[in-house]
Amino acid sequence: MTPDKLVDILNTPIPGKTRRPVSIDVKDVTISFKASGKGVFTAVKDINLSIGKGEIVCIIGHSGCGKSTLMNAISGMVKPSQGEVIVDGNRVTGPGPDRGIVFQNYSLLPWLTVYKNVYEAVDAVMPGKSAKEKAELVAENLKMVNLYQHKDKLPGQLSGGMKQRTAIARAFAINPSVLLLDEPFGALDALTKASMHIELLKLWNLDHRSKTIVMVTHDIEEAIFLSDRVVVMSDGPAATIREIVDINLPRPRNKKDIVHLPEYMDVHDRLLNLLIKNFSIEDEGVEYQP
Ligand SMILES: Nc1ncnc2c1ncn2[C@@H]1O[C@H](COP(=O)(O)OP(=O)(O)OP(=O)(O)O)[C@@H](O)[C@H]1O
Repeated sequence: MTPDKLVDILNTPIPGKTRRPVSIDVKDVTISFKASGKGVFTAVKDINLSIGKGEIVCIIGHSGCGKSTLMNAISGMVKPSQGEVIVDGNRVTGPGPDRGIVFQNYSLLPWLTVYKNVYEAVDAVMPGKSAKEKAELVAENLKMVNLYQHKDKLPGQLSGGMKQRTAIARAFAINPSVLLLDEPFGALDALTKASMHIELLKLWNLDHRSKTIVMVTHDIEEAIFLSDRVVVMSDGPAATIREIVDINLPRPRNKKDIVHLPEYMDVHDRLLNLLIKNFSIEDEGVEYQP
């Protein structure tokens, strides 16, 4: 074998594997909950997933298959019944400031203003910073999500999208090495969603793409636009990883342009086929009845 051939082989990514230093290692994780009657309900089973430092990975799958459960195990909010999760070399035993989380249900403190919701998180994670530095950080992140003019409102006075943007500003402000996003843009309109994608990628670029981002989404286009890899889960109970799809589209990606690339169409097709069983309805013989 020629040296050139060997270099080619070494540079070829192995599907489902990563060549970067490992950031998140989910090892043989099974998560079961107490069922309402007797016994247990196993949500996810034997999950193995290695995510490289600075990788963006999206998790997709049908509703109820266990995406949030898996995310909660990485965040430390749920303890695996079997197996373990390692983040940056440390076994996860609970939530920590190294992992910023945005949930689908906002999780803002209702008695604190938008500003205070972000400030309190920054204060807790960065006690060494001066009050001025913390205030600047909060202002910068609220401006990023276009909420600075609403900073004195309470969560109860915000729309769903505004609440979600506050939660996003809070997660970005604490600048964690791992960002865990559970359907963070689900409540946003298409235009705001598109601008949040750009902000997310800007944040990632700002740190020389060293921040690891794991995101749950139902949106195939969003997953392709953002990800290095898309993890497709099988249906539950006892859901596993069905397939990991590599997204080998060049970066920076332009939303308008990438959709015309053959690689985009291939990967979109692959994900649709993995997720959707019926692409049309059988309507033969059905007649219109006024
Ligand atoms: N604390 C819990 N106790 C009992 N069952 C739970 C608990 N949390 C999750 N489950 C169950 O585990 C399964 C997976 O739930 P999970 O929320 O992880 O799904 P999901 O894929 O994130 O769903 P969605 O896309 O609808 O948000 C579901 O059947 C759910 O009812």
